[in-house]
Amino acid sequence: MDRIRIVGGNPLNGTIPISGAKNAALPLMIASLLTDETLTLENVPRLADVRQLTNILVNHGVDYGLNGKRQGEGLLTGQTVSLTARSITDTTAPYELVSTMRASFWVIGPLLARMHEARVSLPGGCAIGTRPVDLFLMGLERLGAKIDVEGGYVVAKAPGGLVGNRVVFPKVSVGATHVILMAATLARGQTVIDNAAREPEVVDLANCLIAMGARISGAGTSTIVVDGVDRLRGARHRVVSDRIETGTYAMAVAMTGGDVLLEGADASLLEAPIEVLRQVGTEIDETNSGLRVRRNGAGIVAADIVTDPFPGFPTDLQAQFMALMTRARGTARITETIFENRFMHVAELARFGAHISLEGQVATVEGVERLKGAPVMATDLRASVSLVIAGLAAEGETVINRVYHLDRGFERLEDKIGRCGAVIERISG
Ligand SMILES: CC(=O)N[C@H]1[C@@H](OP(=O)(O)OP(=O)(O)OC[C@H]2O[C@@H](n3ccc(=O)[nH]c3=O)[C@H](O)[C@@H]2O)O[C@H](CO)[C@@H](O)[C@@H]1O
Ligand SMILES: C=C(OP(=O)(O)O)C(=O)O
Repeated sequence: MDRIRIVGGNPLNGTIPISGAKNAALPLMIASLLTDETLTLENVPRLADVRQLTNILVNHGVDYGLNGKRQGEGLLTGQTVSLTARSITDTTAPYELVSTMRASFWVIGPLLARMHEARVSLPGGCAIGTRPVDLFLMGLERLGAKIDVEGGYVVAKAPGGLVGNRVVFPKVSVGATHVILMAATLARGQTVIDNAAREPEVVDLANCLIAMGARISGAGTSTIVVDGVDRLRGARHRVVSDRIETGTYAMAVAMTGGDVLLEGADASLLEAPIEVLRQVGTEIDETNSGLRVRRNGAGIVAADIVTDPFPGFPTDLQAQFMALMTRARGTARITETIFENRFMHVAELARFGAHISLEGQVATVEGVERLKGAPVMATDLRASVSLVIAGLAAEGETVINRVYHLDRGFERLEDKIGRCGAVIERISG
């Protein structure tokens, strides 16, 4: 198993190219199941999750093609992926493929819409809470599907095809919004999704579906209206930039000090985190080519955050912000409202000498003067990158174990920050 070794203490200076968003690329790739023509996606990040989803799509009968593109100073980033589901040969998504990644469950929407049946294993993904699928099942039932859960699989059938309806989510769910949105594109009649997720990745999926011929309005608001069509066609679409990767590197610069251009970053996708980063003492400017993030020797001050669905502060940046707060002047309260068990990084950050106490969904971080490098363990995707941020500022050596979590969502992290002056290397095996 690979590990990452960091020797902390260097500021970050230079340019980091921001990749396409994992959380947009995954549903976009799944949307290829909705048409027998080719869907070509540009700017798809090279990540373990993308490879795993490709395996799942191939199992359903999808053909795929790849070609990479050079960007930045010889840094390979982004690939163009062509996906063609001319015919769907298997409507089962098996446990072995689905259990490692939450998003793979989302194939249920397109399979049901196009093939009128699907048998999909209950999903896996980061262990950050119980993560039930009741909202997906409720939404698909509202579109006329009959659902049973048998032997760990959701078996969904709609012999006469899906029929549009009103779907009111009692709680905002990104995944359930993606699935009902995709399913509704091929349903008969109109679907109205109320309390829909407003995340940029939902908007990106809707834009791609519209390019494929879907009739969708309201994506990016809480009410999405979909008028079903008989068929969708192929399209070419560029994956939106990764706001979580952007926010992560912005927090890394806030932590170490320095001056970094986050090339290709889109500030409009992360207004809440940018505002907080400014509040704690980071300078952030929009430029023609991305976001410039700077912090000089003045240090950072503590601030409180509460995670919320978009446009609130993203839960996927909570761990990174906590790492930053470990060295802030003052005390920060960090409240997690999305996932009930997303604090596993607390125990690992303590190994660096951080002072964090936990009570229910609130972590209280008392900033300390210095962190000290330590052996630590990645527990989930965003938790693992919070350990990188702490390691970059800690005195001495940090070794992060179980970096396969990191590889799910960060493209060539050690190259990207190594080029900006961090002492970081991957130890293979
Ligand atoms: C691949 C991907 O895009 N993952 C993102 C997606 O996850 P994901 O789509 O899994 O997250 P959701 O938005 O669905 O989850 C939000 C909350 O709703 C709950 N819930 C969800 C579905 C359901 O049927 N029942 C239910 O109770 C979840 O347990 C959680 O408490 O959005 C999360 C919230 O922004 C992000 O942290 C993840 O990075
Ligand atoms: C939690 C995440 O991913 P997943 O939903 O696939 O577990 C994430 O991207 O931070």
